[in-house]
Parts: sequence; C-alpha cells; structure tokens
Amino acid sequence: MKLYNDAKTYDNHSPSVVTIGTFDGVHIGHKKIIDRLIEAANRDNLESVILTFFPHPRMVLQKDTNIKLINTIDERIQILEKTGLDNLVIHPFTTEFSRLTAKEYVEQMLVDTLNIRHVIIGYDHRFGRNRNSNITDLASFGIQNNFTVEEISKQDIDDVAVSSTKIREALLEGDITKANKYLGYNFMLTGKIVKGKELGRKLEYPTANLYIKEEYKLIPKRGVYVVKSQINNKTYFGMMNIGNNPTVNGQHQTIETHFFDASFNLYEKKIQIEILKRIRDEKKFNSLEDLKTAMQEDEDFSREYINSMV
Ligand SMILES: Cc1cc2nc3c(=O)[nH]c(=O)nc-3n(C[C@H](O)[C@H](O)[C@H](O)COP(=O)(O)O)c2cc1C
Ligand SMILES: Nc1ncnc2c1ncn2[C@@H]1O[C@H](COP(=O)(O)OP(=O)(O)O)[C@@H](O)[C@H]1O
Repeated sequence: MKLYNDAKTYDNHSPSVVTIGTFDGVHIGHKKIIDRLIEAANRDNLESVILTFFPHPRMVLQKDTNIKLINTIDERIQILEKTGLDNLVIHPFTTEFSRLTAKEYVEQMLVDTLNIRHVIIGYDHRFGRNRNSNITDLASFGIQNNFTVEEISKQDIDDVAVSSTKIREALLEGDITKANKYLGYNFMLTGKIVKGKELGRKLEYPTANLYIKEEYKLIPKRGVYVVKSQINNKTYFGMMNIGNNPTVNGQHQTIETHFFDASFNLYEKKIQIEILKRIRDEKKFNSLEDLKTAMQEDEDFSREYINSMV
C-alpha cells in the first residue's frame, strides 16, 4: 500500500477505482466495502484508492475537541495496510478545503488527481461546500467526466448491522466483546510507557503506564481488562486498569498494565495493547492490602480466560 499524506503528492497516473470516507474503526462493514473496491480494481485493471480526510471534519468545522475516534490515524493506516489496498490518500481537511464547491472538488480531486473511473460510495454520502451534493449529483458529474458511480445501498449497510457509532457506544459501556466482534479484530490502544507513582512494584504488580498522545482517541469505560501485547517480538498477556486509581486518591485517568510472567524495562517504549475481555469495575479499596487481593483475583480470572482461549 502506498500512503499519501496529501492528495497533492499523489503521483500515480493510472486510472482508479475510489471509495471515500472516514472509515473510523475499519470494522467488518468497512471491510466489505474495501473488498468490493479491491475486487473492482482487479476486475477492471484499476488502481484501488481510499480517499480519507484528517482531521475529522467535525474537529475542524465545529472545532469539536470532544470527538473521540476508535482509531488514531496511525492505527487506521496500520489496519488498512493489511487489506491489500493499493493507495491510501489521507487529505488534510481544512476550512479552505471544506469551501470547495462540489464541482471543484470532483474535478480537482477525483478527476485530475486520482484519474477516477469508478467510485463506490454509500447511498447517503454528501460532499462539497456545506455538504450540499449527493450521490445523484455525483452520478451527473460522472457522466461529464467519464466515471461511473456504484452505490452501497441502505440494505447492504443494514445487513451488516455494524457502525462506528455502535462500536463507540459498546466501548464506552465497557462491552469489549461486542466491540471486538464488530471490529473483526481486537480494539487496541497505542502509546508510550511513562513513569507512574512507582507504587506497582511495591504491590508486587509492576504496572506499565500507557500515555496516548492523541487526545481524540476513544478510551473504553473505566475498569479492569484482560489484555495482550507484542513486546520485543513476543506475545505477552496481562491485566489492565483504566481509571483514576481511587484507592490512592489518583487525580487523573491512567491506563496501567501488569504483564504476566514478564520482567522488563518498558519506560519510553512504544507499545500497542489489545483489549480482550472486561473483568470488573474499578473500585475504591480501604487499603492497599485489599487492592492487592483484588489484583490477585484479577490475575486468576485473567489466566483462566487466557487458558480457555486456546
Ligand atoms: C489489574 C489491575 C487492577 C486495578 N484495580 C484497581 C482498582 O480497582 N482500584 C484502584 O484504585 N486501583 C486499581 N489499580 C491500580 C492501582 O491503583 C495502582 O495504583 C497501580 O497499579 C500502581 O500505579 P503505578 O504504576 O503508578 O505505580 C489496578 C491496577 C491493575 C493493574
Ligand atoms: N511484568 C511487568 N509488567 C509491567 N511492567 C513491568 C513488568 N516488569 C517490569 N516492569 C517495569 O516496571 C514499570 C512499572 O513499575 P511501577 O512500580 O508500577 O512503576 P510506575 O509507577 O513508574 O509505573 C514498567 O513501566 C516497566 O518498565
């Protein structure tokens, strides 16, 4: 897959089949569309292209700083990389870009830049200044500019019964099992390990504290989870707490993982943690002893769960 961080840098002149969207989560519904895209590319000997925008239009137009996404942009690239797609174009969504009329956008972006021959698009897709053009308009532009439009019908979308919104809701409710089922892979958190209160080692459960730089990354509901990670090319399982550490009167949210059967220095290391199963809510314990007992029970639960996976 070739990655372009701006459509201006797209230098492939071959005719293309394109799909356009945010694809947050790259879930099983998105995968169906991507499969159709790649099939069409193979059938008609075209380049497959996904055109996506970043930041999310709502972050730019409504200055919505509360928007939370299932994937960071790097995670989205990583997941799309595995699909067999030829080209991923992540175009910067700016106010200036949002002001392009539908005609300017189609001509500059789709026709001149991407050399589009075919577009596969959701029935409710809207584009151009104020989002005032729809799929019927796109079909008219197609007649003028020599490309065809293939609609993904409401029925096709309803059949999958999956949406980024439903996955976000599941994550916020702590229903990781449902989220993972809809995603078709395990929900992940990616970040860097930073120093914490150095209390974990005293509890005999050292916990690596994950710092995620992307403020827009959706963090699942507070609580304790079974997790998995690849560290130094080896798979480690562990247990993670997302919360405020009320037992020690923590002030802000932390994401802390104790990995089983492991001893390593993870400070400053970039890691990706997959969340497998929710164990329980975070609680305020009366003493560190009680917290430690709870962590031992979490460990028992996790190990049993991990053993039952194989
Ligand atoms: C599996 C697991 C479960 C935890 N559960 C709780 C909890 O229910 N309540 C709580 O206050 N802290 C909980 N913690 C966090 C601890 O409060 C403790 O602050 C942390 O592990 C040590 O922090 P440090 O890495 O900053 O030293 C949990 C941690 C882990 C790894
Ligand atoms: N099995 C393990 N799981 C998680 N971290 C571990 C483990 N073994 C060693 N470590 C190291 O210990 C650190 C956590 O120790 P801890 O006492 O909880 O300190 P901190 O409060 O700085 O996180 C991790 O960042 C990591 O570098």
